[in-house]
Amino acid sequence: MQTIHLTSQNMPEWQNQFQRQVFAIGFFDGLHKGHLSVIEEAKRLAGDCGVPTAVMSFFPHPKTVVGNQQTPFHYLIPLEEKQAVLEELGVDTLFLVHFDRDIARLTPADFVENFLIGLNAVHVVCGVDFHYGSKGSGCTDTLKKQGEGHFGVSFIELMEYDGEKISSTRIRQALAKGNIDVLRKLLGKFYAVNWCPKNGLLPFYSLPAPGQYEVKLHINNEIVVCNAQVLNEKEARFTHDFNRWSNAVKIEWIRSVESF
Ligand SMILES: Cc1cc2nc3c(=O)[nH]c(=O)nc-3n(C[C@H](O)[C@H](O)[C@H](O)COP(=O)(O)O)c2cc1C
Ligand SMILES: Nc1ncnc2c1ncn2[C@@H]1O[C@H](COP(=O)(O)OP(=O)(O)OP(=O)(O)O)[C@@H](O)[C@H]1O
Repeated sequence: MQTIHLTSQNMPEWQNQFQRQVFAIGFFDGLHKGHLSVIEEAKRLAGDCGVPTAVMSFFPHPKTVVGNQQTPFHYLIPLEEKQAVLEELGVDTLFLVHFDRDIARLTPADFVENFLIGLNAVHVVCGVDFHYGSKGSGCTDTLKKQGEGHFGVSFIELMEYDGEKISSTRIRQALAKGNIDVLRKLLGKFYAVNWCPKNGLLPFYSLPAPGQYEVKLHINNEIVVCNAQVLNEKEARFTHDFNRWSNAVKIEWIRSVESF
């Protein structure tokens, strides 16, 4: 999978450089089950048309650029993990739009013209709640109209768990409450972070709320189950000593435990 870093400045150079491709579009933090349904549909359509699958995502998160930026934003996964998962899913190209104030100011029509038609989108897939363009004023209706004569659109019904939409925000809220059980339902797998024995939690991951948890450590090719005590947003202690290990350790969060 190739990653193309787009900015409002370099965009003109990338226009008309690509063959027809199907896009899945959105931020996709955490790549939960709802996100996967969008990307899988894009892949299926791309396969039918015999063209590559592209994902268009943004960085940093729009909420860190526009609006109230007083509270820190808790990302679920860093870019490298997003890339690794998308590659595994068989995505051909990740277009990563550097989200800044210039991009935030683009009208929905300008965004579609430059970033979707300009990159030769033949079809665009997103959830029914997708918004884009200045103040998030573009929606599925405008996307359909603005793409007419250029690309088709598919809007994916929102995947729910327990009667509520699966979303990155819901995952962040569950993490903040230490509600590990629901995370697995939303993600379709255990919630995981990467941890460096020397420096602790790697950037762009978030720990669950302070408390005690059972965790699965992936150290090299070995799996060790132990307990973790989360002390605060950055610090945690583990009952298994992996400090001699120099590489990052993947930590899966299995369940809350009373105490240890
Ligand atoms: C060109 C463009 C401009 C945007 N401007 C704003 C904005 O002014 N305010 C805002 O809250 N979100 C803005 N967004 C963010 C979108 O509302 C939305 O969060 C983003 O496209 C990711 O979509 P998703 O959250 O459905 O994945 C903009 C997005 C795009 C693509
Ligand atoms: N539960 C869902 N079912 C189907 N599609 C979804 C679901 N959640 C998000 N999408 C779609 O996936 C793409 C990426 O969405 P986005 O990054 O906004 O996810 P989100 O989980 O809703 O995030 P947030 O909670 O931060 O708004 C968008 O096209 C969005 O419409």
